Amino acid sequence: MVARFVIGRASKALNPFLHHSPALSQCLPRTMLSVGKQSLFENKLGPRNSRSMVVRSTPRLDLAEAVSSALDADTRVPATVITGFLGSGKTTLLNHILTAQHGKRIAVIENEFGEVDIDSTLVADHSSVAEDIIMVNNGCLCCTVRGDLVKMLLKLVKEKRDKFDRIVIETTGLAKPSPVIETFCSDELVARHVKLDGVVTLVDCKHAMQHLNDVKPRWVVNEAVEQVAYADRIILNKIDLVSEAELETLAKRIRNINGMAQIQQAKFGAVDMDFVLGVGGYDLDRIESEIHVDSNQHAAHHCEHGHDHHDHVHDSAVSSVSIVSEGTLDLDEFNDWVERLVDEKGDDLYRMKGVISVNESTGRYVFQGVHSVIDGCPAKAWEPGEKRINKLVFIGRNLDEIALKKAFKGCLI
Ligand SMILES: Nc1nc2c(ncn2[C@@H]2O[C@H](COP(=O)(O)OP(=O)(O)OP(=O)(O)O)[C@@H](O)[C@H]2O)c(=O)[nH]1
Repeated sequence: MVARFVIGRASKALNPFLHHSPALSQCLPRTMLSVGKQSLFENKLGPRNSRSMVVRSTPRLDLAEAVSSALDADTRVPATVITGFLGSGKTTLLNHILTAQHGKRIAVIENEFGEVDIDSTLVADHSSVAEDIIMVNNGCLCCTVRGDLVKMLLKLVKEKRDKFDRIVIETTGLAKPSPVIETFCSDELVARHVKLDGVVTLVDCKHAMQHLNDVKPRWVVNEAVEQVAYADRIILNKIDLVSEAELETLAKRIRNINGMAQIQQAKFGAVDMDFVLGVGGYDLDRIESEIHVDSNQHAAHHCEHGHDHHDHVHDSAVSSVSIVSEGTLDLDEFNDWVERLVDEKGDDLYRMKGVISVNESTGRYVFQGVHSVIDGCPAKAWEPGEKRINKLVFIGRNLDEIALKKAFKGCLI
């Protein structure tokens, strides 16, 4: 069975995209879009329901080939979003990217908050590649001028596509990442030409704890927490300014907020290019390698005994919940659960990723989502005798750990 599902809420601005998503359909095998028998997904959540749930089928044997050819065919330009609090080292990282020997031509979208364009001068000065294209936007990409981001992306792909291989967007230190991420999904033209490769968050080790702990009035977002929560990669920068003990405490705090992202420590943003470019944070075929639990010890324990794992958080409304559990899930039950979850908690559910074993399938099923946009498809087959370990990670606000675990268990056969 080859299946893909997309869930959306009718009330969401993203919804029109869900029905005609070029971005999602491009990352799926073309064969999926041809035909097939109706599946349980479709029967339960198709036309009878206001949500869209798209499922197509094709013979199982073609799956690996179909997935790989579809991925090969993805010619969209990858875009990296660099975020992080004020002064955390975003421009420093950008300069590192522009001067590193990776052989890629990079178009940069700089987001300056205010009249004076300082960062682009700093960036341009450091750039050694003639083709680097720097575009500057005055204002905050995440709120007032989000439309500008769409315009800039489209201008780049329309007028200069042959001059660059990837796009890097540096947001302002006060930007919320979610509207920027949603731009890649919600604008059909952007989604057709550009794919979000990953969100890289810089953390200033010296000052981050203070910003993360900053108590905001109700309904006011703590940008520092959000920037960590949405990250695919986190760079603990400025490690030269803190002690080992401070670093350890901070890393733990960050891990509690986001148990999904890979973390690297750095001085002056000096990280391997592979860590920040080619992340594939939204690629379904990369999900299995992207899902982590805190330590091998925990993973082994939970794998052996089929318990769940939760990264406990007491001091932040934003946290991660990881579930690692052996077994097979009832597809129908699981689908119902995800639908309910998205319906009730979609706004609070920042990111989720999962590799699951479902009945009626000899292979893994992978899915990933941002709020109520969820994308999934079958993946690698389980080996004969291989333990079927389900791995799910949720990042969000006010996640109910007990309810999530209970609901998950309720889906196990
Ligand atoms: N000591 C130390 N300083 C650093 C490091 N990384 C960056 N800096 C310095 O920190 C300052 C801020 O760095 P930027 O790269 O401009 O930070 P930014 O996130 O782009 O700043 P905004 O655009 O204001 O949000 C600069 O003076 C950098 O040279 C580091 O690892 N250690």
